[in-house]
Amino acid sequence: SNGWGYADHNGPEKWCDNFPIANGPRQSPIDIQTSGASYDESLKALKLQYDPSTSLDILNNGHSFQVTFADDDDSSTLTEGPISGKYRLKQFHFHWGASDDKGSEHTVDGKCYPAELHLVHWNTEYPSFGEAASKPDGLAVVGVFLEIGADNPNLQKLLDAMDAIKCKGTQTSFTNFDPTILLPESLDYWTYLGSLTTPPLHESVTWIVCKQSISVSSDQMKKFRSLLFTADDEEACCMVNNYRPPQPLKGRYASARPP
Ligand SMILES: C[C@@H](CNC(=O)c1ccc(S(N)(=O)=O)cc1)Cn1ccc2ccccc21
Ligand SMILES: [Zn+2]
Repeated sequence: SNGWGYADHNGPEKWCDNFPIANGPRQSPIDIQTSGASYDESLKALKLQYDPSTSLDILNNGHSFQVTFADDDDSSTLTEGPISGKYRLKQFHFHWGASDDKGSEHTVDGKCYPAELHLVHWNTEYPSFGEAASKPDGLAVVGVFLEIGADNPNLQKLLDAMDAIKCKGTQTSFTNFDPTILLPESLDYWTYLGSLTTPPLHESVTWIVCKQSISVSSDQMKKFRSLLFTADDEEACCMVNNYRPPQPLKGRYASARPP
């Protein structure tokens, strides 16, 4: 098929054919080497202010599932942290594995997590998400690791919506959802300059990866894996392993706020 994906014939090792930036100097994800992380006094605490009335719908886009937000005003924003100015929440989505031993995109000292949440924000310096998506300071993505543990009731609304978005291209209304409930207790983070982790792989992302994970149970992960990469008129292919492996650091390192 002509589109990119995560299979052997169209997966991360092949993306450079159509997107040569795949071998660029600031690609994501990376392995976060905690010993190499440096303290940066100038980093502030993250300020996330989300308005649940901006959540619109949940969509299976054939690569992941995403919840999309109204971004025509400053109702749901990210400020402070490592960024300057104001970024608006556009969507959040996840990446996960076929089993609990893999699935995250970032790793921490080589440790993989079963899944990773990405909250995608765009710089209001630019007129739209599409404009911002290709600018070096255009996007800020907050990453949260999911760790196998107790059932997480805050994921339940997402899991319950999955039956309605099983196939690629399906979507359903998803209103009054406050993504704050998906965040860990501590918003301590690592930050570095990187890229989108899927084509077009624009090097436009200030990454903000939370140090603390949230829990997900093995049973809840099975629900993620019940989604399909494929449309209802195609041979079913389970949506699993939709993650890009860590990319070369090329001289980069993560920074963190001093303790
Ligand atoms: C940027 C692409 C769409 N891709 C993304 O939005 C995206 C966001 C976050 C990640 S990750 N995994 O790094 O967090 C990866 C891809 C196409 N596109 C271009 C303009 C545009 C406008 C609206 C919608 C899509 C648009
Ligand atoms: Zn992502």
